[in-house]
Order: sequence, then structure tokens, then C-alpha cells
Amino acid sequence: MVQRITVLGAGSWGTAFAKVLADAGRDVTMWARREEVAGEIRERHANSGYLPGIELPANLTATHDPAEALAGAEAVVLAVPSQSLRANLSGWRELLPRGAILVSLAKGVELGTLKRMSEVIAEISGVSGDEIVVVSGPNLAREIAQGQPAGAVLACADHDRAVAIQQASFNSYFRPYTNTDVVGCEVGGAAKNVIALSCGMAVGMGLGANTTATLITRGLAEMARLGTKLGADPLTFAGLAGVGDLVATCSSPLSRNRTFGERLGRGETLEQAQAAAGGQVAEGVMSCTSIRELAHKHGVDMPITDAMHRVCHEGADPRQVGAELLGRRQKHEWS
Ligand SMILES: NC(=O)C1=CN([C@@H]2O[C@H](COP(=O)(O)OP(=O)(O)OC[C@H]3O[C@@H](n4cnc5c(N)ncnc54)[C@H](O)[C@@H]3O)[C@@H](O)[C@H]2O)C=CC1
Ligand SMILES: O=C(CO)COP(=O)(O)O
Repeated sequence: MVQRITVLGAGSWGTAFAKVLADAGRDVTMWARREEVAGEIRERHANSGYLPGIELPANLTATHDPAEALAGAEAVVLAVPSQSLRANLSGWRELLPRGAILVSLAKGVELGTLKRMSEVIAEISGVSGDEIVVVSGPNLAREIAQGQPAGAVLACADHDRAVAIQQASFNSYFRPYTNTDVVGCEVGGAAKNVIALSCGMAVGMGLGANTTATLITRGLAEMARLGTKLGADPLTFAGLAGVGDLVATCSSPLSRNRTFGERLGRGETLEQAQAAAGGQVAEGVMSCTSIRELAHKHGVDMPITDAMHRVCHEGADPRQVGAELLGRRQKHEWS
């Protein structure tokens, strides 16, 4: 049984997932970038900046020192934003205990390299991509931290490693399923953030359930097109890491991506929406660019993702891209 687990990153999901592990009976140490955050977790069992009002369990501690955090870890959970994972992990590489199971929480595709997170982790750590466990699914951090029931997916080509993390993380409110389709789970997790931006944008423009349901469904179609082209199992997109995560993120005001899109839809600028996010990451803002490039590279049509890139990075008006999406050539639903 994996007992001693380190979580690197003390943001919303890192902290909530650390609580999941601690509530499952594991001994958990978190690394926080800022000493005051580590101190608050250690001494007051709280992380008020990211999860206000949540009491953290006593078997969860924290440090600002990565060497101290990683000493003796049997599993290491990477919980920093996608675009910072390479730099952070490069700094930790020499400290990773030999044989520790590496677990990825990040949902994104790296700008420039167009790599999925498990590919970045394998490249930097030297651990085979087949041995890395990816966590995905409808897991809005605050709801999980409150102990509201949710399912999740633990994807790893090596089933035994996924089972080890499943055994280490299941508890009375968190039900993780194993899956061997890492590509599908990672594409689903990254792409749904972009679709959540579009749903938020529609809500910000005053549009209703028909529009958001259309974006969710057509978003699922474009995510599945890319995933299957990259070798994913189409069934994954009907599961928790596909439609499950997509529905949760696109529907909930707790989603940072949906909230970010809503601000853009109300007419705020990218800078205003970024300032309002208070330093918390809305991965879709960067991933719309990398996923769009990945799609172009593989000849896959992803019109909603394309539209989000144009709004976020080319100054396009949300209303204009909405009209353009509707005005594309008429086609069969599954062509
Ligand atoms: N918040 C949520 O509900 C969920 C988030 N995720 C994914 O988990 C990953 C981590 O997300 P959160 O913990 O929610 O993010 P967050 O923005 O709440 O926290 C990020 C953490 O990483 C640290 N960090 C280290 N280097 C950083 C850098 N260069 N730039 C920014 N932060 C840096 C921050 O100090 C902070 O502790 C993301 O890829 C996100 O998409 C996945 C499922 C749920
Ligand atoms: O990934 C998430 C839920 O599964 C969280 O989404 P946000 O980053 O948009 O809050």
C-alpha cells in the first residue's frame, strides 16, 4: 500500500486532492511555493487563499522546502499549472525518490512543444510515460474539498500503478475508476477547459441553455475528433474524463475557465479577466492556442477551440466569432 504521498503545489486542486488522500488515510506532505501558505496548512490546517473555510485534516502537513517534502515519498503528485510544469519539475528532478509513482493533476497541453502533461513529465523525469498516472474527471476543487461525492479517472498504461493510486485515494466521497487510455483522459481534461471558456462566454452574452448545451455537445465532438486522431479510445469521451468533466466545468460557476469566459462575454478585456482570477489559473486561455496548433498539425477541425484562440489572443469580439461559428458551411452532424 502506498502510504507516504507528496503533493507538489498548494493551489486549489493540489490542496483538495491532498485532502482526498489524507481522508483516505494516507500521510500527506504538500510543497507550497510560498512559506506563508505552507505555514498556514501546517499550523492552522487551512489554505485560506485557495480554499477559504475548509478545514484540512491533521495527517496533512506542508513545507516550503521541496527536498523535505519529497523525502521518502512513495508517490509524488504534480499539482502545478501546465505551462509551469516543465520548469518546476526540472528543479525537482534530482529530489524525486527512486521508484515513486508520479501522478499528474494538470489539465493542459504545453505551448510550443504541444506535449501532453504525461509526455512532459516523462521527458523531464526520465520515468517511462507508461508508468505515469493521470488524474481527471469532474473534480471542481471546492466541491471535493467540501466532501461532496464525485467520481474520477486514474489513467495509466500500467494498470497496477493506477490501482495503487486508486487504493490510496478512494474514500467516502471520492470514487476513482482506473483506465488505461492516458491520451483520451489528457485530451479530454485539456480540451474541456477551452469549451468551458466558450460556455462562459455565451452566459456572459446573456445566452441560455440551448446555446450552452450546443457548445458542450459540439465541444465533445471536436475533443473526441482530436483524441481519436491521437490514438485515444472513443469510449473515454463518454466517460468521466470526457463528458463528465465537460458538463461539470461548463455548467458550474465554480469553474475558473467558465468564469473567465463569462467575463470576456460581458465585454471585459483579457487583462481584466486575468486580474479578476487573482492569480489562479484558467488553463483554457493558454490551451486554446496549443490545442488549436495540435489540431492543425493533425488535420483535425476544432472550430470552437479556434474561436476561443481568436477571442483570447487575436482580439476578436465574442459576438463576431459566435456569428462566424453559426455561419460555417452546413454539414452532417457526424461528418
Ligand atoms: N481547481 C480545480 O478545480 C481543478 C484543477 N485541475 C488542474 O490542476 C492543475 C493545478 O490547478 P490548481 O491547483 O487548481 O491551480 P491554482 O492556480 O489554484 O494553483 C497553482 C499552484 O501551483 C503553484 N505554482 C508553482 N509554480 C507556478 C507558476 N509558475 N505559475 C503559477 N503557479 C505556480 C502555485 O503557487 C499554486 O500553489 C491545473 O492544470 C488545473 O487545470 C484539475 C482538476 C480540478
Ligand atoms: O478541472 C476542473 C474540474 O474538473 C476545474 O476547472 P476550472 O479550472 O475551470 O475551475
